[in-house]
Amino acid sequence: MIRKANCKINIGLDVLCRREDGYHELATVMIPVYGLYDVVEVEHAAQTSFRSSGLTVDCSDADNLCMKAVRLMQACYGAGDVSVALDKRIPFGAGLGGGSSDATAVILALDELFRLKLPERELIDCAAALGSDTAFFVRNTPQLCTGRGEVMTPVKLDLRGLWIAVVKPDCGVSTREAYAGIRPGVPAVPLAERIARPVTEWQTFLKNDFEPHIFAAHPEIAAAKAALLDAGAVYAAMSGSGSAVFGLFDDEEKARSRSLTPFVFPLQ
Ligand SMILES: C[C@@](CO)(OP(=O)(O)O)[C@H](O)COP(=O)(O)OP(=O)(O)OC[C@H]1O[C@@H](n2ccc(N)nc2=O)[C@H](O)[C@@H]1O
Ligand SMILES: Nc1ncnc2c1ncn2[C@@H]1O[C@H](COP(=O)(O)OP(=O)(O)O)[C@@H](O)[C@H]1O
Repeated sequence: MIRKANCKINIGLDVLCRREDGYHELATVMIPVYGLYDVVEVEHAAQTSFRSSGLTVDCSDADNLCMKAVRLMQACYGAGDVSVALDKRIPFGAGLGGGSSDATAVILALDELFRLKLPERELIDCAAALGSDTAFFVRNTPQLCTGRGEVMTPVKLDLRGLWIAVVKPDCGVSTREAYAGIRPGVPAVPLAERIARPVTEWQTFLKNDFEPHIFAAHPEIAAAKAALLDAGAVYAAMSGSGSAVFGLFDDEEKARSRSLTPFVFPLQ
């Protein structure tokens, strides 16, 4: 069985407070970007195995989130042995949630291969055991994500007709590093209200709380965002903890601006 594991972007990201368990409470809207994806192939096998192609992920095969997902499904639901082949295309250390998407793709594949028919609640809990933005990919539609990121409320966003350009500067940012430098705070107007404003007003009313300290440490990320705005983006921001930035454009040509080397896709 072959699954496309697409990436996500964060539109607005408020880090509200640090919790006793070391995680942070946040409010962020995540949307899927279907055009940029990894390919995950999962098949029944005599022995569990993993191989990968494409980008080389900076961790061992045993630590790959695909394998963590297999072990979890075997331990919790008695799923059998499988071979997993990952074709890695989504840049990592980018805030695009590629590893999380791969993990959830494997969970969904095993649910189907072993006819587990797990209810959505259980799939979400299972995914959330492997990360904070893994649960999002169970739904894979625009969601307001709260808690540590795993509590989801569907959001109505009509982004049809817009194009997205995703730019990945050469540097990477680890999620842990990004949270370590954060200064949490509760905004006067909740994100759920601000996101309802027209896209043309998002640049004024939305923020990503990781940007100030990550931009200070990595000026090339700030420059990439500025280039997207210069190219005519109606809205541009860093995605999650970075280092990828994205711009939303009302025109494909602007999104493909020569000063950038972006991945460009229509939004559905
Ligand atoms: C920042 C966000 C925004 O969507 O995504 P990315 O930009 O990494 O894709 C998420 O909060 C990342 O989620 P995820 O990448 O799944 O993080 P996890 O593996 O659960 O946690 C990695 C580390 O980040 C910190 N962490 C994560 C989530 C959270 N709400 N508070 C935290 O403090 C913790 O130090 C944790 O040990
Ligand atoms: N299948 C995978 N794809 C990407 N990263 C993975 C994967 N499995 C484990 N990882 C680890 O998770 C880290 C974060 O990856 P990823 O989720 O792609 O980035 P981000 O947190 O920036 O969205 C990687 O640097 C890597 O060490």
